[in-house]
Amino acid sequence: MLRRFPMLVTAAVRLAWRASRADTAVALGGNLAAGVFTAFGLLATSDVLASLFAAGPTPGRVRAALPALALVGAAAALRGALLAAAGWAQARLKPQVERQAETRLFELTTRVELTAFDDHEFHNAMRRARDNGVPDTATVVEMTVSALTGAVGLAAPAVALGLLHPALMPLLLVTAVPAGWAALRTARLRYAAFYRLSAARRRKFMLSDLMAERQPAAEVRAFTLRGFLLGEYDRVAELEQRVQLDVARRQTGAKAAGDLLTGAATVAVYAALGGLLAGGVIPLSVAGAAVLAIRAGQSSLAACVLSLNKLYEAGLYFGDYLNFRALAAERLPPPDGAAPPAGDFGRVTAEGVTFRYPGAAAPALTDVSVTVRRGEVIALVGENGSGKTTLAKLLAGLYRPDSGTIRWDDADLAGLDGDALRRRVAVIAQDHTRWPLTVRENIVMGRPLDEDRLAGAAAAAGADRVVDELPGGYDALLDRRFRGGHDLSGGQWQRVAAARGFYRDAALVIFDEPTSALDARAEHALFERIRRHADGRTVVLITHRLASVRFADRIYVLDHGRVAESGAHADLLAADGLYAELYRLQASAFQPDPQEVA
Ligand SMILES: Nc1ncnc2c1ncn2[C@@H]1O[C@H](COP(=O)(O)OP(=O)(O)OP(=O)(O)O)[C@@H](O)[C@H]1O
Repeated sequence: MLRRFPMLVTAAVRLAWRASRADTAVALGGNLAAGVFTAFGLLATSDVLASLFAAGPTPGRVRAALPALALVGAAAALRGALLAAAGWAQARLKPQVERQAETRLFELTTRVELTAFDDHEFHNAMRRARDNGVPDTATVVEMTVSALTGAVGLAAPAVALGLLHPALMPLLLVTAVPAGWAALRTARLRYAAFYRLSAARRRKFMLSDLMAERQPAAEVRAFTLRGFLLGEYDRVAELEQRVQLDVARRQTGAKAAGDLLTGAATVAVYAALGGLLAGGVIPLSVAGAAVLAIRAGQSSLAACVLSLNKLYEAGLYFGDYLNFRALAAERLPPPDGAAPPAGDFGRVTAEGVTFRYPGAAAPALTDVSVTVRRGEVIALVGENGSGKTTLAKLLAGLYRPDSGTIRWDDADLAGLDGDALRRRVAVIAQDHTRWPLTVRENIVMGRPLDEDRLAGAAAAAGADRVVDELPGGYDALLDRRFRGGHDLSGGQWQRVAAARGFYRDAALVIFDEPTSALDARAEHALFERIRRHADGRTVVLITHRLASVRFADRIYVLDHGRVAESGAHADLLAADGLYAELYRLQASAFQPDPQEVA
């Protein structure tokens, strides 16, 4: 704790300072100043008692105590005002710090290299940082201020006691040790359990989503998955419960031991005070003030220990947040990427590209070379898992090759600024996201709105017919979980996704299985449109509909992550290789059955 404490406090104060300088200054300054008035009030109280316990008639003693009493009152009033101001500033800090922490987290999650999302360690760290780290960031700041307040509240009576008699100060601090130990131990136990359970919790969240979300609801019923899911959920929940009960038992033990020792320490303190008084070391007025100071100190101590407990625990989660930020920072793309070449490029080439997903046993691509020239449509074909999507993502700069190069004209993608590059690429992914936004936002996707271009893109993708049938047209919200929301069929979604590609007006357009859910008429129309779209641009098309890739300028056939063959449709047929085999297989499905014809 001692090792972590300075780092925690520094990071928390820095975060708070960045969120609001004024509120941080008032929260810290107000509490410190209030502590000074606490000590002052206690010393004044000792004077009051000294006047009251002095020899002489009672009215005279009371009169003599009045000036010191006025000082006690003034100190209490000022202390109250300072604490109120500090409390207000502290309350204002909380949402500001939380927002700042969350924004910084999402700035990282949206910038890290895509491969980070294929790494389970990264996911675990992100989940811990997002679900507990972010909310506890504000707690760390709050508890840092509270712990400092408590420490000042403890230091003030300690100093006052020291001024009354040097032997009294250590007495107060003795009572702090057992409570502090118990608080840290309980926090540590809770965090250790949380850490142990974090992977199981993720699984539980995933299962709860599967059982309570709209999207899987139909399949849960269709495949009668209810029993299986509930059983899995129960297994994870059982483990979680067992760990939590164990933690509760051990925490109760630690707290009981702490309380017992605190009680013993308090008895020892009062015994020592009695001894000092009996031995004539301190007068009765000082002993009375000491009792008040010890009580004030103990209540500050209790508050301080409570804050330290929460600070320590929140600090562990906050540590996760800081660790995640460091982890994510390591996965950011190189900062000083050059701008991609101005104007349209003439050629995109991949040379000897090899790429392996993190943790994968074998590379998804091995020594792949392809070339796409401006105005061309190239098609990537091959069996499932042969590496088509991976290659398309590498060409778009979403992944970086482990070896080999990808160039736009002569510029190596590795040296280019990723964001600037991707602004000139449109990727219509096979597993495109069904954004819970309006149709317009789904097509425009953050680009400046141009109604004419929107209408053109929608028409090109056949999404205009979808829009015509929706009550709100382009303003229809595509999410049934919200009031007035709509859902689309698979093919309708695919049209909207394709419209995104046409709207973006990018130099390189990648269509990954753009027609897998389309009806025959729409499929034909879309391939026609894609061919026209290649005019002045570069189009990479991935599809299993081999009849539709005949028009491509060049076809690359991938097999187990390698380019097995390439060339125009006629050449590949003549070569009689994998492409010819796949093509004939598909074509045979359309040969009329002789019996049917008869
Ligand atoms: N995120 C990932 N992490 C690890 N391996 C992956 C990941 N994505 C794909 N792979 C693996 O990489 C290989 C190539 O996958 P890819 O998606 O590029 O194939 P594809 O040719 O597009 O297949 P399909 O025709 O089914 O769309 C496969 O073996 C696949 O299992």
